[in-house]
Order: sequence, then C-alpha cells, then structure tokens
Amino acid sequence: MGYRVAVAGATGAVGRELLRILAERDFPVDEVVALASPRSVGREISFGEKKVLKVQNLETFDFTGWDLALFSPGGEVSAIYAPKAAAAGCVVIDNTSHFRMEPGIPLVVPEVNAKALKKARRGIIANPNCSTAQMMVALKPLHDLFKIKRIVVSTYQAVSGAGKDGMDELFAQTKGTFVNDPPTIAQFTKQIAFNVIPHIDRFMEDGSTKEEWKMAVETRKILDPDIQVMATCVRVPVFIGHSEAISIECEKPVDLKKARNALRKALGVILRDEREDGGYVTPIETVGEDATYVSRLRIDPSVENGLALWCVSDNLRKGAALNAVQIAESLVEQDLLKDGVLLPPKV
Ligand SMILES: NC(=O)C1=CN([C@@H]2O[C@H](COP(=O)(O)OP(=O)(O)OC[C@H]3O[C@@H](n4cnc5c(N)ncnc54)[C@H](OP(=O)(O)O)[C@@H]3O)[C@@H](O)[C@H]2O)C=CC1
Ligand SMILES: N[C@@H](CC(=O)OP(=O)(O)O)C(=O)O
Repeated sequence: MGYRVAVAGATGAVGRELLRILAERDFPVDEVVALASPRSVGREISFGEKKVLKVQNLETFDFTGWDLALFSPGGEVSAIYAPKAAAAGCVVIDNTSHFRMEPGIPLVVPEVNAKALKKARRGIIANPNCSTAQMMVALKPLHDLFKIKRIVVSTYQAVSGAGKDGMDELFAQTKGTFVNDPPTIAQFTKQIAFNVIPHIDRFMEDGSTKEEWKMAVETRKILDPDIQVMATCVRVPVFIGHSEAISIECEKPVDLKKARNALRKALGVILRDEREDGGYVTPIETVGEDATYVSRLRIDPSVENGLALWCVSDNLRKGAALNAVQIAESLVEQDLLKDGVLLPPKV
C-alpha cells in the first residue's frame, strides 16, 4: 500500500531535494502533489526519472484524503497551513523552525530519538535545524559512551541554508567580482563571496543569534535536557554542505579508541580520520550524500574529559529533506502513519 504525499515548498532548495529523495528511496507513494506559492502555480517540476508534476497553490489546496505532507515553505507559511493540513487528517512533517519547541510536537532525528514520534499529539512533527541535525547524529554515540555535559561548536554554514536565493547571491557576487561589478547584497548582511559572516538568523537580546539559540534548545530537546551548548554560527561562501568544529566536555573519562569504534558503528555516521594530508572530509565531498562525516577526532587537553571533532554533512539532505523522509519512513516502520494515531490539532 502507498501513501498520498504532498510536498509544500516544492520549488525551493529543500522542496526539490524532498522530491528527489522520496523518489530515490522508493518511499511508498500512490500519488504526489507539489505545492508552492501562487507565483509558481502551473510550473513543472520533476519527480523521479519519469514523472513531471504541475505545481499547485498551497493556499487553496484541500488536504482532505492526503496521508502525509512534507512542509518547507518558510516558518510563517507553515504556521498557517501545517495546522490546517493536520486538521484535515494529514500528518505533517515540518522543516521550518516554527513548531520545533512546542509541547506535543516531537523534534526528531531518527538515528537519535525515533521513539519520540510516538508522543506526537497534534498531527505535526518537526524536523530540526540543519546544523543541529548533523551534530546530533555525530554526538549521539559519544553521548551514549561518555555522557556529554557541554558542547562548544563553531559552524561553517553553506549559503544553501538561506534557500535558492542565497545560492544565487553567492553565484552572482562571485561572477561579478571577476568583471568588477559591485556586489548586490540582499540575502546576507554583507558580501558573502570571498568572505565569512558571523551572523545567521536574527539577533537575540543576549547577543547570540537565533541560529545559535536553536542549536542549544534543539540539542536539549533531542539528545538530553541537561547539556549546555555554546554555538557560534557563521555563513561561509560554500554552496552546499555545513561544517562544524565541535568540542565536547563529558562526565566520564573519554577514550579515543572507544570513541572511534562507536562512531564506526553508528547509524548515519562515516568516520574518515586518517591524520594525514586529505584524510578528512570537506563540504564539497558531502554534496548529494546521506551520511554525516566525522574527521579530526582528538582529545581536547584543555578540559577534563574533553574531545574535539570536525563534522560535515549535506545541509539540504541530512539537515533537511533526508531527515524529513527518514521521519516518514520511521512513522511507517512504527505503524504510526494511520488515522487516529497522530491526533489532529484543534484549529
Ligand atoms: N535550506 C536549508 O538548509 C534548510 C531549510 N529549512 C527550512 O525550510 C524552509 C524552506 O527553505 P528553502 O527550501 O531553503 O527555501 P527556498 O527559498 O529555496 O524555498 C522556499 C519555498 O517556499 C515556497 N513559499 C514561499 N512563500 C510561500 C507561500 N506564501 N505559500 C506557499 N509556498 C511558499 C516557495 O515557493 P515559490 O517558489 O512559489 O516562491 C519555495 O517553494 C525554511 O523555512 C527553512 O527554515 C530547514 C532546515 C534546513
Ligand atoms: N538557518 C539555516 C537553515 C534554516 O533555515 O534553518 P531553520 O529551519 O532552523 O530556520 C541556515 O541558514 O543554514
């Protein structure tokens, strides 16, 4: 038996990847519909090798009779239409930050906390922030071994994290530099080509950014409510692939050999750590890949029970679309994708 699946935000960077991954992984679909803004109605986009979908309007779409909706149309749009879809009996997996911290809405990285799906009460499941998702995959096996108390992380985030317009801006500025065009700055606060910007999402009162705040609160919701997180999130001129330099401080003594063995066995992780030229993974090597790559694993001698690592993944896949499809697969595996199990919210 297959499912009727809607993809909202289908013309965007994440939406296109969602369609690609549903087809690639042979998710059991009977029917797929692509939804976006009124601007895109009638546009054609591919689903798999053979099918072409005509984009429909999310604003007027009736979700009655649809089993599953994968949303990535931006937080403000999800805020309106995800509850409507859920109220029509369609289970929503939302990629935006809008519902992540709400009670009764599981925030899930399947390799880490798939069981939380059973606690869904409102017909909506949240997909984590891209930087958080890959960090959770890399740290779960280490947390199981050594019990992490504190994480210090610096991110190097690709422009595709800011959607298709972010990618266009890096491309235009890079090209423009070679013909002496002054850079047009719209998606980022400063020139991104040949530069790095220590600012992602809006500023909070304490001087951190919302991206940094999300990494802290989402880690606590997914992995362990007692972990402290200090994040610095930086945009870099890379098209796809988020990188992270992570230092952890643990309760128990760390053992490098045990850490390596656990990472080798962990679901979703590939350890590539050869301590020689090129024996580590860079973002461009992760494009189109599903794994979260860990390199540069070493003891951090500056704290008790400290360990440092480098972690890289395709932000549009594990950071967004792949994780969403894995959630859908996990719902199917756990027999949760049926009427009455994920109760629709009252709207
Ligand atoms: N990029 C990433 O790494 C990650 C992104 N996300 C989240 O996913 C969401 C989308 O990101 P991304 O794909 O990168 O963004 P894009 O800008 O590339 O795409 C946005 C999508 O949303 C659609 N959309 C915009 N406004 C409306 C509307 N009023 N009604 C219906 N559809 C609308 C757009 O349709 P149209 O083409 O018609 O304008 C487009 O399909 C964001 O909320 C982001 O937070 C989450 C994790 C990671
Ligand atoms: N903020 C992330 C992508 C994203 O949209 O995250 P969120 O869904 O948490 O707003 C980035 O720019 O790389």
